[in-house]
Amino acid sequence: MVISSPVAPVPALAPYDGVLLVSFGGPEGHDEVMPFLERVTAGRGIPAERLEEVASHYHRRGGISPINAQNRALVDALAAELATAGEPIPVRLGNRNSPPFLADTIQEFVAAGHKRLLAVLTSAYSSYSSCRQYRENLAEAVSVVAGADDLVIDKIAPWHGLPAFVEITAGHVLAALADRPPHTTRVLGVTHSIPQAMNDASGPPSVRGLYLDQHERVLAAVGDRVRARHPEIPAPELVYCSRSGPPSQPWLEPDVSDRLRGLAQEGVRCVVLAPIGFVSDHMEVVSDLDTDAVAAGEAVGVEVIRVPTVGTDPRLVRDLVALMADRAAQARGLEVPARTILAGDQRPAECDADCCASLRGPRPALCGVS
Ligand SMILES: CC1=C(CCC(=O)O)c2cc3nc(cc4[nH]c(cc5[nH]c(cc1n2)c(C)c5CCC(=O)O)c(CCC(=O)O)c4C)C(CCC(=O)O)=C3C
Ligand SMILES: [Fe+2]
Repeated sequence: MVISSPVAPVPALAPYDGVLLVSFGGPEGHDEVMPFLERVTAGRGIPAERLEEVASHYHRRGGISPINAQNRALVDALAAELATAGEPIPVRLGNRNSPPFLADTIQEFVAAGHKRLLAVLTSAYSSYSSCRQYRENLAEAVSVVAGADDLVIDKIAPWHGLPAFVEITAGHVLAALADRPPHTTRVLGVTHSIPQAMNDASGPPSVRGLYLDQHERVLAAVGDRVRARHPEIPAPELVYCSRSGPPSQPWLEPDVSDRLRGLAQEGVRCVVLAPIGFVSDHMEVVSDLDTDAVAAGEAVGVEVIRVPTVGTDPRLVRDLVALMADRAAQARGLEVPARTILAGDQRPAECDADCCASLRGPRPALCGVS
Protein backbone atom coordinates (compact mmCIF):
# COMPACT_ATOMS: atom_id res chain seq x y z
CA MET A 1 0.00 0.00 0.00
CA VAL A 2 1.31 3.44 -0.89
CA ILE A 3 0.56 6.24 1.47
CA SER A 4 1.09 9.70 0.07
CA SER A 5 3.73 11.23 2.28
CA PRO A 6 2.72 14.60 3.68
CA VAL A 7 5.20 17.47 3.60
CA ALA A 8 7.45 16.85 6.59
CA PRO A 9 6.52 19.32 9.32
CA VAL A 10 9.22 21.71 10.50
CA PRO A 11 10.43 20.36 13.85
CA ALA A 12 9.17 22.73 16.51
CA LEU A 13 12.66 23.41 17.83
CA ALA A 14 14.39 23.98 14.48
CA PRO A 15 16.88 25.64 13.98
CA TYR A 16 18.09 24.44 17.38
CA ASP A 17 19.80 21.07 17.57
CA GLY A 18 20.38 20.93 21.31
CA VAL A 19 19.05 22.32 24.58
CA LEU A 20 21.35 23.63 27.31
CA LEU A 21 19.85 23.92 30.78
CA VAL A 22 21.87 26.69 32.43
CA SER A 23 21.98 26.75 36.21
CA PHE A 24 23.82 27.86 39.34
CA GLY A 25 25.21 24.54 40.57
CA GLY A 26 25.91 23.41 44.10
CA PRO A 27 28.15 21.02 46.03
CA GLU A 28 27.44 17.30 46.26
CA GLY A 29 29.80 16.35 49.09
CA HIS A 30 31.66 17.96 52.03
CA ASP A 31 34.86 18.40 50.01
CA GLU A 32 33.02 20.31 47.29
CA VAL A 33 31.56 22.95 49.62
CA MET A 34 34.51 25.35 49.92
CA PRO A 35 35.59 25.18 46.25
CA PHE A 36 31.96 25.89 45.31
CA LEU A 37 31.67 28.83 47.71
CA GLU A 38 35.00 30.25 46.55
CA ARG A 39 33.78 30.21 42.96
CA VAL A 40 30.47 31.84 43.90
CA THR A 41 31.99 34.61 45.94
CA ALA A 42 35.24 35.39 44.10
CA GLY A 43 35.62 39.17 44.13
CA ARG A 44 32.20 39.78 45.66
CA GLY A 45 33.15 41.20 49.05
CA ILE A 46 31.04 38.69 51.00
CA PRO A 47 32.00 38.96 54.72
CA ALA A 48 33.97 35.96 56.05
CA GLU A 49 31.39 35.29 58.81
CA ARG A 50 28.64 35.04 56.20
CA LEU A 51 30.69 32.52 54.21
CA GLU A 52 31.32 30.41 57.33
CA GLU A 53 27.62 30.44 58.06
CA VAL A 54 26.65 29.45 54.53
CA ALA A 55 29.26 26.67 54.53
CA SER A 56 27.69 25.32 57.72
CA HIS A 57 24.28 25.17 56.02
CA TYR A 58 25.78 22.82 53.45
CA HIS A 59 27.86 20.75 55.91
CA ARG A 60 24.84 20.25 58.15
CA ARG A 61 23.15 18.58 55.19
CA GLY A 62 26.00 16.25 54.19
CA GLY A 63 27.64 18.91 52.02
CA ILE A 64 24.95 18.22 49.44
CA SER A 65 22.76 20.81 47.79
CA PRO A 66 19.55 19.42 46.32
CA ILE A 67 19.91 21.69 43.27
CA ASN A 68 21.88 19.35 40.98
CA ALA A 69 19.56 16.38 41.48
CA GLN A 70 16.62 18.67 40.80
CA ASN A 71 18.22 19.99 37.65
CA ARG A 72 18.96 16.45 36.45
CA ALA A 73 15.28 15.67 36.99
CA LEU A 74 14.34 18.79 35.00
CA VAL A 75 16.69 17.76 32.17
CA ASP A 76 15.00 14.34 32.04
CA ALA A 77 11.51 15.85 32.20
CA LEU A 78 12.25 18.33 29.38
CA ALA A 79 13.83 15.61 27.24
CA ALA A 80 10.85 13.31 27.81
CA GLU A 81 8.36 16.06 26.98
CA LEU A 82 10.28 16.95 23.80
CA ALA A 83 10.45 13.30 22.77
CA THR A 84 6.69 12.92 23.34
CA ALA A 85 6.16 15.95 21.14
CA GLY A 86 8.17 14.21 18.43
CA GLU A 87 11.28 16.28 19.06
CA PRO A 88 14.00 13.96 20.27
CA ILE A 89 16.75 16.49 20.89
CA PRO A 90 19.54 16.28 23.45
CA VAL A 91 19.09 18.26 26.66
CA ARG A 92 22.15 18.76 28.86
CA LEU A 93 22.92 20.64 32.08
CA GLY A 94 25.68 23.25 32.39
CA ASN A 95 26.42 25.10 35.63
CA ARG A 96 28.08 28.36 36.62
CA ASN A 97 29.63 27.12 39.86
CA SER A 98 29.90 23.33 39.93
CA PRO A 99 30.27 20.36 37.59
CA PRO A 100 29.03 19.87 34.95
CA PHE A 101 30.48 23.31 34.14
CA LEU A 102 29.06 25.22 31.19
CA ALA A 103 32.32 24.99 29.24
CA ASP A 104 32.45 21.20 29.63
CA THR A 105 28.86 20.74 28.49
CA ILE A 106 29.40 23.09 25.55
CA GLN A 107 32.54 21.10 24.69
CA GLU A 108 30.40 17.93 24.59
CA PHE A 109 27.86 19.58 22.32
CA VAL A 110 30.60 20.81 19.97
CA ALA A 111 32.28 17.39 19.91
CA ALA A 112 28.92 15.85 18.92
CA GLY A 113 28.63 18.29 16.01
CA HIS A 114 25.99 20.67 17.38
CA LYS A 115 25.71 24.08 15.73
CA ARG A 116 22.89 25.96 17.43
CA LEU A 117 21.76 25.57 21.04
CA LEU A 118 18.77 26.86 22.89
CA ALA A 119 19.62 27.88 26.46
CA VAL A 120 17.02 27.51 29.20
CA LEU A 121 17.96 29.38 32.37
CA THR A 122 16.68 27.83 35.59
CA SER A 123 16.07 31.32 36.85
CA ALA A 124 12.75 32.84 35.77
CA TYR A 125 13.49 36.54 36.42
CA SER A 126 15.60 39.39 35.07
CA SER A 127 18.59 40.75 37.01
CA TYR A 128 22.36 40.67 36.77
CA SER A 129 22.63 37.57 39.02
CA SER A 130 19.69 35.71 37.51
CA CYS A 131 20.13 36.54 33.84
CA ARG A 132 23.00 38.66 32.59
CA GLN A 133 25.67 36.90 34.61
CA TYR A 134 24.58 33.60 32.98
CA ARG A 135 24.86 35.26 29.57
CA GLU A 136 28.40 36.35 30.50
CA ASN A 137 29.16 32.80 31.70
CA LEU A 138 28.01 31.49 28.30
CA ALA A 139 30.24 33.96 26.45
CA GLU A 140 33.21 32.98 28.57
CA ALA A 141 32.53 29.26 28.18
CA VAL A 142 32.27 29.53 24.41
CA SER A 143 35.53 31.52 24.32
CA VAL A 144 37.49 28.73 26.03
CA VAL A 145 36.05 25.77 24.11
CA ALA A 146 38.05 24.89 20.99
CA GLY A 147 35.84 24.74 17.91
CA ALA A 148 32.97 26.66 19.51
CA ASP A 149 33.54 29.84 17.47
CA ASP A 150 30.64 29.06 15.13
CA LEU A 151 28.34 27.74 17.81
CA VAL A 152 25.25 29.91 18.18
CA ILE A 153 23.46 30.01 21.54
CA ASP A 154 20.11 31.74 22.04
CA LYS A 155 17.99 31.67 25.15
CA ILE A 156 14.31 31.58 26.00
CA ALA A 157 12.65 34.66 27.48
CA PRO A 158 12.45 35.15 31.26
CA TRP A 159 9.60 32.79 32.07
CA HIS A 160 7.99 33.94 35.34
CA GLY A 161 4.86 34.89 33.38
CA LEU A 162 4.18 31.38 32.07
CA PRO A 163 0.59 30.43 32.92
CA ALA A 164 1.79 27.23 34.62
CA PHE A 165 4.20 29.13 36.89
CA VAL A 166 1.37 31.24 38.31
CA GLU A 167 -1.31 28.52 38.32
CA ILE A 168 0.86 25.89 40.01
CA THR A 169 1.93 28.33 42.71
CA ALA A 170 -1.64 29.51 43.30
CA GLY A 171 -2.77 25.89 43.54
CA HIS A 172 -0.12 25.16 46.17
CA VAL A 173 -1.13 28.21 48.21
CA LEU A 174 -4.83 27.30 48.04
CA ALA A 175 -4.07 23.76 49.17
CA ALA A 176 -2.02 25.09 52.11
CA LEU A 177 -4.73 27.55 53.16
CA ALA A 178 -7.38 24.81 53.30
CA ASP A 179 -9.79 26.00 55.97
CA ARG A 180 -7.46 28.11 58.07
CA PRO A 181 -9.15 31.13 59.68
CA PRO A 182 -8.72 33.97 57.14
CA HIS A 183 -8.51 36.81 59.67
CA THR A 184 -5.32 35.40 61.28
CA THR A 185 -3.74 33.97 58.11
CA ARG A 186 -1.50 35.69 55.56
CA VAL A 187 0.29 34.77 52.35
CA LEU A 188 3.85 35.97 51.70
CA GLY A 189 5.70 35.61 48.41
CA VAL A 190 9.41 35.00 48.99
CA THR A 191 12.35 35.56 46.73
CA HIS A 192 16.13 35.87 46.83
CA SER A 193 17.15 39.34 47.99
CA ILE A 194 19.58 41.22 45.76
CA PRO A 195 21.37 44.55 46.30
CA GLN A 196 19.08 47.53 45.75
CA ALA A 197 21.57 48.76 43.11
CA MET A 198 21.28 45.44 41.25
CA ASN A 199 17.51 45.76 41.19
CA ASP A 200 17.79 49.36 39.97
CA ALA A 201 19.90 48.09 37.05
CA SER A 202 17.62 45.11 36.23
CA GLY A 203 16.00 45.04 32.79
CA PRO A 204 16.60 47.16 29.69
CA PRO A 205 17.26 50.89 30.20
CA SER A 206 13.64 51.73 29.30
CA VAL A 207 12.19 49.63 32.15
CA ARG A 208 14.72 49.34 34.96
CA GLY A 209 13.78 47.76 38.30
CA LEU A 210 12.46 44.75 36.45
CA TYR A 211 13.45 42.12 39.04
CA LEU A 212 11.12 43.59 41.65
CA ASP A 213 8.48 44.48 39.07
CA GLN A 214 8.31 40.93 37.68
CA HIS A 215 7.98 39.46 41.16
CA GLU A 216 5.23 41.89 42.06
CA ARG A 217 3.26 40.97 38.93
CA VAL A 218 3.62 37.24 39.58
CA LEU A 219 2.59 37.66 43.21
CA ALA A 220 -0.39 39.84 42.32
CA ALA A 221 -1.58 37.19 39.83
CA VAL A 222 -1.17 34.45 42.46
CA GLY A 223 -2.98 36.69 44.96
CA ASP A 224 -5.91 37.25 42.55
CA ARG A 225 -6.39 33.50 42.24
CA VAL A 226 -6.14 32.95 45.98
CA ARG A 227 -8.52 35.80 46.82
CA ALA A 228 -11.08 34.60 44.30
CA ARG A 229 -11.55 31.71 46.75
CA HIS A 230 -10.64 33.52 50.00
CA PRO A 231 -11.61 37.19 49.59
CA GLU A 232 -11.05 37.83 53.33
CA ILE A 233 -7.30 37.18 53.11
CA PRO A 234 -5.27 40.34 52.40
CA ALA A 235 -3.28 40.49 49.16
CA PRO A 236 0.07 38.71 49.56
CA GLU A 237 3.19 40.75 50.33
CA LEU A 238 6.64 40.20 48.85
CA VAL A 239 9.48 39.43 51.29
CA TYR A 240 13.08 38.31 50.85
CA CYS A 241 15.64 35.78 52.04
CA SER A 242 19.31 34.96 51.57
CA ARG A 243 20.73 38.46 51.94
CA SER A 244 24.49 38.24 51.87
CA GLY A 245 26.45 41.48 51.26
CA PRO A 246 27.89 43.74 53.98
CA PRO A 247 25.29 45.42 56.25
CA SER A 248 26.29 48.83 54.86
CA GLN A 249 24.98 47.86 51.41
CA PRO A 250 21.20 48.19 50.92
CA TRP A 251 19.51 44.97 49.74
CA LEU A 252 15.83 44.40 48.98
CA GLU A 253 13.77 44.14 52.18
CA PRO A 254 11.92 43.12 54.34
CA ASP A 255 13.56 39.88 55.33
CA VAL A 256 11.04 37.06 55.66
CA SER A 257 11.79 36.40 59.34
CA ASP A 258 11.55 40.10 60.27
CA ARG A 259 8.18 40.27 58.58
CA LEU A 260 6.97 37.14 60.39
CA ARG A 261 7.79 38.83 63.71
CA GLY A 262 5.91 41.97 62.60
CA LEU A 263 2.88 39.96 61.52
CA ALA A 264 2.85 38.15 64.88
CA GLN A 265 2.47 41.54 66.57
CA GLU A 266 -0.47 42.25 64.29
CA GLY A 267 -2.20 39.09 65.53
CA VAL A 268 -1.39 36.81 62.59
CA ARG A 269 -1.10 33.13 63.57
CA CYS A 270 -0.48 31.35 60.29
CA VAL A 271 1.66 32.36 57.30
CA VAL A 272 1.81 30.57 53.98
CA LEU A 273 5.17 31.15 52.26
CA ALA A 274 5.09 30.93 48.48
CA PRO A 275 8.72 30.76 47.25
CA ILE A 276 7.97 32.48 43.92
CA GLY A 277 11.61 33.44 43.37
CA PHE A 278 12.77 29.82 43.36
CA VAL A 279 12.23 27.17 40.76
CA SER A 280 13.22 24.17 42.85
CA ASP A 281 13.74 23.39 46.53
CA HIS A 282 17.44 24.20 46.63
CA MET A 283 19.58 25.18 49.61
CA GLU A 284 18.14 28.67 50.10
CA VAL A 285 14.65 27.22 50.32
CA VAL A 286 15.61 24.35 52.60
CA SER A 287 17.86 26.41 54.85
CA ASP A 288 16.48 29.95 54.89
CA LEU A 289 12.79 29.07 54.67
CA ASP A 290 12.23 25.53 56.00
CA THR A 291 14.73 25.95 58.81
CA ASP A 292 15.24 29.65 59.66
CA ALA A 293 11.85 31.15 58.79
CA VAL A 294 9.96 28.24 60.34
CA ALA A 295 11.98 28.70 63.56
CA ALA A 296 11.45 32.48 63.51
CA GLY A 297 7.70 31.86 63.22
CA GLU A 298 7.71 29.28 66.00
CA ALA A 299 9.47 31.72 68.34
CA VAL A 300 6.57 34.19 68.00
CA GLY A 301 3.67 31.74 67.78
CA VAL A 302 3.20 31.82 64.01
CA GLU A 303 2.72 28.58 62.11
CA VAL A 304 4.74 28.80 58.87
CA ILE A 305 3.75 26.64 55.92
CA ARG A 306 6.22 26.65 53.04
CA VAL A 307 4.53 25.54 49.83
CA PRO A 308 6.41 23.57 47.14
CA THR A 309 8.34 25.22 44.34
CA VAL A 310 7.21 24.51 40.77
CA GLY A 311 10.04 21.97 40.30
CA THR A 312 9.28 19.52 37.50
CA ASP A 313 5.49 19.83 37.62
CA PRO A 314 4.34 18.49 34.22
CA ARG A 315 2.36 21.66 33.55
CA LEU A 316 5.52 23.74 33.94
CA VAL A 317 7.52 21.37 31.74
CA ARG A 318 4.86 21.62 29.01
CA ASP A 319 4.82 25.43 29.21
CA LEU A 320 8.63 25.58 29.10
CA VAL A 321 8.67 23.42 25.99
CA ALA A 322 6.02 25.67 24.44
CA LEU A 323 8.19 28.70 25.23
CA MET A 324 11.17 26.94 23.66
CA ALA A 325 9.10 26.32 20.53
CA ASP A 326 8.15 30.03 20.54
CA ARG A 327 11.82 30.99 20.62
CA ALA A 328 12.56 28.60 17.78
CA ALA A 329 9.71 30.04 15.69
CA GLN A 330 11.15 33.50 16.36
CA ALA A 331 14.56 32.30 15.22
CA ARG A 332 12.87 31.13 12.00
CA GLY A 333 11.62 34.68 11.49
CA LEU A 334 8.07 34.36 12.76
CA GLU A 335 6.30 36.88 15.00
CA VAL A 336 5.34 35.21 18.25
CA PRO A 337 3.16 36.78 20.95
CA ALA A 338 4.66 36.83 24.46
CA ARG A 339 3.67 33.68 26.35
CA THR A 340 2.70 35.39 29.61
CA ILE A 341 -0.49 35.79 31.58
CA LEU A 342 0.75 38.92 33.31
CA ALA A 343 -0.62 42.19 31.97
CA GLY A 344 2.07 44.49 30.59
CA ASP A 345 4.82 41.98 31.26
CA GLN A 346 8.21 42.86 29.74
CA ARG A 347 10.01 39.73 28.63
CA PRO A 348 12.21 39.94 25.53
CA ALA A 349 14.09 36.73 24.67
CA GLU A 350 16.85 38.71 23.05
CA CYS A 351 18.29 41.02 25.69
CA ASP A 352 19.00 44.66 25.05
CA ALA A 353 22.69 45.57 24.88
CA ASP A 354 22.44 47.30 28.26
CA CYS A 355 20.01 44.85 29.85
CA CYS A 356 20.69 44.22 33.56
CA ALA A 357 23.82 46.36 33.49
CA SER A 358 26.75 44.77 35.21
CA LEU A 359 27.91 46.37 38.42
CA ARG A 360 31.34 44.96 37.59
CA GLY A 361 31.95 46.77 34.32
CA PRO A 362 31.16 45.64 30.81
CA ARG A 363 31.87 42.02 29.86
CA PRO A 364 30.96 40.05 26.76
CA ALA A 365 27.57 38.33 26.97
CA LEU A 366 25.67 36.01 24.62
CA CYS A 367 21.92 36.01 23.83
CA GLY A 368 21.65 39.75 23.42
CA VAL A 369 21.67 42.49 20.85
CA SER A 370 25.30 43.56 20.68
C1 LIG B 1 19.02 36.45 42.25
C2 LIG B 1 19.75 35.24 42.77
C3 LIG B 1 19.41 33.91 42.58
C4 LIG B 1 18.23 33.37 41.80
C5 LIG B 1 18.58 33.19 40.37
C6 LIG B 1 19.42 31.97 40.09
O1 LIG B 1 18.98 30.85 40.36
O2 LIG B 1 20.54 32.16 39.60
C7 LIG B 1 20.40 33.12 43.23
C8 LIG B 1 20.40 31.71 43.23
C9 LIG B 1 21.26 30.92 43.98
N1 LIG B 1 22.21 31.30 44.85
C10 LIG B 1 22.83 30.19 45.37
C11 LIG B 1 23.87 30.19 46.27
C12 LIG B 1 24.57 31.33 46.69
N2 LIG B 1 24.33 32.63 46.33
C13 LIG B 1 25.24 33.49 46.94
C14 LIG B 1 25.35 34.85 46.79
C15 LIG B 1 24.47 35.68 46.07
N3 LIG B 1 23.32 35.29 45.40
C16 LIG B 1 22.77 36.40 44.78
C17 LIG B 1 21.60 36.40 44.00
C18 LIG B 1 20.95 35.26 43.57
N4 LIG B 1 21.30 33.96 43.82
C19 LIG B 1 23.58 37.52 45.07
C20 LIG B 1 23.34 38.91 44.58
C21 LIG B 1 24.65 37.08 45.87
C22 LIG B 1 25.79 37.91 46.41
C23 LIG B 1 27.06 37.61 45.66
C24 LIG B 1 26.94 37.89 44.20
O3 LIG B 1 26.74 39.06 43.82
O4 LIG B 1 27.04 36.93 43.42
C25 LIG B 1 26.12 32.66 47.71
C26 LIG B 1 27.31 33.18 48.50
C27 LIG B 1 27.10 33.05 49.94
C28 LIG B 1 25.95 33.88 50.44
O5 LIG B 1 26.20 35.03 50.78
O6 LIG B 1 24.83 33.38 50.47
C29 LIG B 1 25.68 31.33 47.58
C30 LIG B 1 26.26 30.09 48.21
C31 LIG B 1 22.23 29.03 44.78
C32 LIG B 1 22.63 27.57 45.05
C33 LIG B 1 21.77 27.01 46.11
C34 LIG B 1 22.09 25.59 46.41
O7 LIG B 1 23.26 25.25 46.59
O8 LIG B 1 21.15 24.80 46.50
C35 LIG B 1 21.25 29.47 43.93
C36 LIG B 1 20.33 28.66 43.07
FE1 LIG C 1 22.51 33.32 45.45
